[in-house]
Amino acid sequence: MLFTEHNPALRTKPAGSIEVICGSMFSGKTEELIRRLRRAQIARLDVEIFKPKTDTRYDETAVVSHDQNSIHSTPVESSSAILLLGANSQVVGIDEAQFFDDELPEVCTKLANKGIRVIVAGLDMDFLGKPFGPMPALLAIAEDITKVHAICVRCGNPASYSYRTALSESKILLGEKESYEPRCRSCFAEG
Ligand SMILES: Nc1ncnc2c1ncn2[C@@H]1O[C@H](COP(=O)(O)OP(=O)(O)O)[C@@H](O)[C@H]1O
Ligand SMILES: Cc1cn([C@H]2C[C@H](O)[C@@H](COP(=O)(O)O)O2)c(=O)[nH]c1=O
Ligand SMILES: [Zn+2]
Repeated sequence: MLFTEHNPALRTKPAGSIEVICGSMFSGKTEELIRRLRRAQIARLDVEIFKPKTDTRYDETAVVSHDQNSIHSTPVESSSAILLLGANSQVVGIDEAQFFDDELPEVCTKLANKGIRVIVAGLDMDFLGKPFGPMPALLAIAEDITKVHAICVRCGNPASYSYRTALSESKILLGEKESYEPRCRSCFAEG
């Protein structure tokens, strides 16, 4: 009997999968997402990249890192649009996943089941340290999870939390260094 796991040449189906890149703000999620997507483009794979329409922080269309590294993307209003627009590609990238609706995990599952490599980046926790939007469900169904860390601006230890310095209490508040700082557990708890 021939086992395809030992002989990749015999595999006929593309292996779809879900990868999640998570962590605090400034931890390098977008950079890591862009790195993986660029490599897929170099491999001449058909790549589609999406972000929520509401995320206009650096650019209307591009996915942009805090260091101004960028890649073209399609802003969409809901996760159902990702299913429609991404279904014929080989690799789908999604940034700022925490802002999407609760259907995003189901959308990613459908795409992965079609053989598509789905790479999702997002904040695992909000400014209160609570799980953010569809991220916990995405982490549960992912084949591969990468948790990246920023540097705590208070003490220099690895940071997993996004501390909000702005006064707003609303869950969604777009911003960067003027409103947030990455902190380690202990500095986050000090408030
Ligand atoms: N406190 C910090 N810790 C780590 N990186 C920081 C910090 N402040 C600024 N940066 C910059 O942010 C970059 C990461 O940006 P980005 O990939 O957009 O992060 P994320 O998407 O996780 O918010 C780092 O490469 C670094 O240059
Ligand atoms: C913690 C937290 C963050 N946000 C916003 C702030 C930024 O616009 C994005 C995160 O971007 P990054 O690429 O991870 O730096 O999310 C928010 O709206 N609510 C929060 O609690
Ligand atoms: Zn600290």
